Amino acid sequence: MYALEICGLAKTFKGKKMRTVEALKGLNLCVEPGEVLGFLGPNGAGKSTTIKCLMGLLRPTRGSATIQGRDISSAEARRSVGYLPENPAFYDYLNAEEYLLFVGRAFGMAPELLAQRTEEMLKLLELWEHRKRLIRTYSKGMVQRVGLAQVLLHDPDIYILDEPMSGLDPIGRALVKEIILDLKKRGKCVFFSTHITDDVEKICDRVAVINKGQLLVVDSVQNILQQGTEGYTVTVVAGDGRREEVFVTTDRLQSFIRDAAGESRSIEKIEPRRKDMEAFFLEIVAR
Ligand SMILES: Nc1ncnc2c1ncn2[C@@H]1O[C@H](COP(=O)(O)OP(=O)(O)OP(=O)(O)O)[C@@H](O)[C@H]1O
Repeated sequence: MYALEICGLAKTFKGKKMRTVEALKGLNLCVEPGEVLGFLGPNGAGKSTTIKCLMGLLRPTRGSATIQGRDISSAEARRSVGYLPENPAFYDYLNAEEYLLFVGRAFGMAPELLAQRTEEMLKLLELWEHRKRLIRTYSKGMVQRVGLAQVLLHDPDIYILDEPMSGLDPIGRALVKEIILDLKKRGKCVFFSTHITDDVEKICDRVAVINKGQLLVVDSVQNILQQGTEGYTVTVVAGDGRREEVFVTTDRLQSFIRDAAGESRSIEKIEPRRKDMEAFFLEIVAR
């Protein structure tokens, strides 16, 4: 059973003067348990619209989605999801601790477990010292950390995160990557939107590229990076000990190795030279 299954999801907005915007044009996507899937797309591609439809904040024009086989609108399905909105805004007259307690109670967590998890999450997200301060005095990055803490609090199986690294400094970003990798290790499913290709390359199993409301590619990160092999950087050592780095295209590699052996030059290292995720993303969107 899929952790998350999206079937034919479409959303058309009616703007001023009856102008219509087709934000999503029939999206189909499945995410496995234990998988980290990056939902990658440029500004205005339809990432937030997809996530808002999944979370019931927007009513899709067509299509449906299920969480562990249950319709996403059901209470059961919602209980197994942790959701981080883009630009989270909380009850800012509460402090971080009060807010987490409020969220935990809404999920029906037992008081002892809730107190323990609240402390753990505040410490994990480095908010413990600031827990008694009103959220409205927090910086943007701190608010984002409260958002992440409330996502993790009830230890759901599925995480739907709208740009989880947004507004965070490099330390915060590294922490979020670590948290996502830890979730994966624990068999959780993480679906997160981003327009940062490096995040996808570092932490995702698969990537789904969306542009203008349509999925362009869904593939494993490993496949994409392997397909992008342009050739090899070969380190060759000559008889007199001189070292040289030579770029060799894939089709010439075998003959290069043969020739080097014939000329008594030894090969020290062969490293693939690859296009990175950013090059792939720019190419696919431009196409
Ligand atoms: N409430 C709305 N009314 C009209 N058009 C909308 C509305 N919300 C989104 N759109 C349009 O739908 C399209 C998709 O927007 P969406 O916010 O889903 O993109 P996104 O991929 O999340 O972008 P970003 O990376 O900038 O957050 C855009 O053309 C946007 O202008």
